[in-house]
Amino acid sequence: MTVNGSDDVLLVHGGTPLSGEIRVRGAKNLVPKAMVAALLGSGPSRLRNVPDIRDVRVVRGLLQLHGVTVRPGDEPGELVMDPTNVESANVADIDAHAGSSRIPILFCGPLLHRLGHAFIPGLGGCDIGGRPIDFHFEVLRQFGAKIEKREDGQYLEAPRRLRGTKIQLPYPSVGATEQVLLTAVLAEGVTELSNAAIEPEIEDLICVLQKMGAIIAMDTDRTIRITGVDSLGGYNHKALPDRLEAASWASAALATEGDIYVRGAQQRSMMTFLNTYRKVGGAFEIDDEGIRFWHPGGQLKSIALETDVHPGFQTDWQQPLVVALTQATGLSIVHETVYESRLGFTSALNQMGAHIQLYRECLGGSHCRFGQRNFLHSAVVSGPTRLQGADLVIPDLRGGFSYLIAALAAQGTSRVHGIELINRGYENFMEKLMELGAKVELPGKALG
Ligand SMILES: CC(=O)N[C@H]1[C@@H](OP(=O)(O)OP(=O)(O)OC[C@H]2O[C@@H](n3ccc(=O)[nH]c3=O)[C@H](O)[C@@H]2O)O[C@H](CO)[C@@H](O)[C@@H]1O
Ligand SMILES: C=C(OP(=O)(O)O)C(=O)O
Repeated sequence: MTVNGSDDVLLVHGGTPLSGEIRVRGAKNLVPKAMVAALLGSGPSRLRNVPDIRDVRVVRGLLQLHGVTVRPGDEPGELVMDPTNVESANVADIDAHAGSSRIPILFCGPLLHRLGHAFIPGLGGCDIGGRPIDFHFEVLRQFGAKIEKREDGQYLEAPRRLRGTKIQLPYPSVGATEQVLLTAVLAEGVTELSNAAIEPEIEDLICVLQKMGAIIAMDTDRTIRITGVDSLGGYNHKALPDRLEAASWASAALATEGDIYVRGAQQRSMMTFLNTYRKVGGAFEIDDEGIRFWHPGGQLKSIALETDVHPGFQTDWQQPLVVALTQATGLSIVHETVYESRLGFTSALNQMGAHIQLYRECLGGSHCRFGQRNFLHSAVVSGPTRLQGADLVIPDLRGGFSYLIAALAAQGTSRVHGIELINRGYENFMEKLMELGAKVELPGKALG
């Protein structure tokens, strides 16, 4: 497998505990959306704590294509985005961005407000389920948009100013909630959204929009009320840290019997993860600058785990933690309720020596949308098992990081193919691995 002409394989020599300090910056699931929000402003916006990951580069390219000037700010990780020339942009080559990430769908509202029309190429993102976008188009229609499906994407038009509306989401979708926010802020009148997603990244996006001049109220019952305004200004914002990346490193510390200080990790957005980590037998210590995660010695404990929307256990935490669960004593049960196909990555772990059995039934606490529908969305992990190095092909972002963790915890050498995918959401992961003492090499290249 090759990427950009270079061999996209990492050799991982396992069996060394990861130990040391790394830093996480702004969240992959907030930063690109805050960048899209800059399109709504009449003046420049400043976003700080921006990580150098592929999803950010994709949105940067899309913004520039739409006439937004994007340049680095004064401090490292700062972006300045000026949307003043959006109306006069000549948008060409948008097809080149097809399949790049899930973010292009969030351009709909801002472009409809600014230009009266929008073209959205096919989306990318992780292949962990069907990932339909029906809620997005349904809410845009409710705001008054006309949508036409074309061969290469979706064409949207707003014949007149979009109007606020009352929306009930069938499921608290993160993306659909963001779609509503980014559309309602400049729509005429009030929008009331019920059954909204309330992930910390959504709260941070609301903070960004409020800084721009939006009026948004969040109730405690998943209701968000947005009072549309006539115009918005730019913002100056420091992105919240990436709680998903932080949890990935925490799981790596546990699975490799290591000790990692994650600078930038924050307790508030990780409380559910921290409770679970403690139940498994992982240790952590929180200070003002970050969180130290380590394996305290002795046996890890098996648990029952169910993923859910916030404040439940985030689905993106699931895959890395499952690798640590292969080292816990007894039977752990994992019920994935957010994506129907997010457990496929476990077959490679079984090839490495893990004992993970998948089930179609909803195992654990509740019945979810996927029960009785032929989706292998529950797992029983029996441990502890000794993992052996293997040839692994990365299936998706978190699955890929999980394979790295498994390879690092295993005896012997693994060849991990497709590592370029990890750059989509993990900044400088190769440098971080080496800082933590991992024995990794790119065949034919000297690292470090
Ligand atoms: C870039 C980004 O922020 N990605 C995150 C975002 O993805 P994303 O915003 O795509 O995830 P959603 O919350 O929308 O999806 C949750 C569930 O709703 C379903 N659904 C969603 C939209 C729709 O129109 N129809 C529909 O049926 C999906 O198939 C899925 O089963 O939230 C997910 C859930 O926390 C995270 O795993 C992803 O990391
Ligand atoms: C599923 C994920 O991301 P995306 O929605 O960008 O595919 C993820 O970050 O694990």
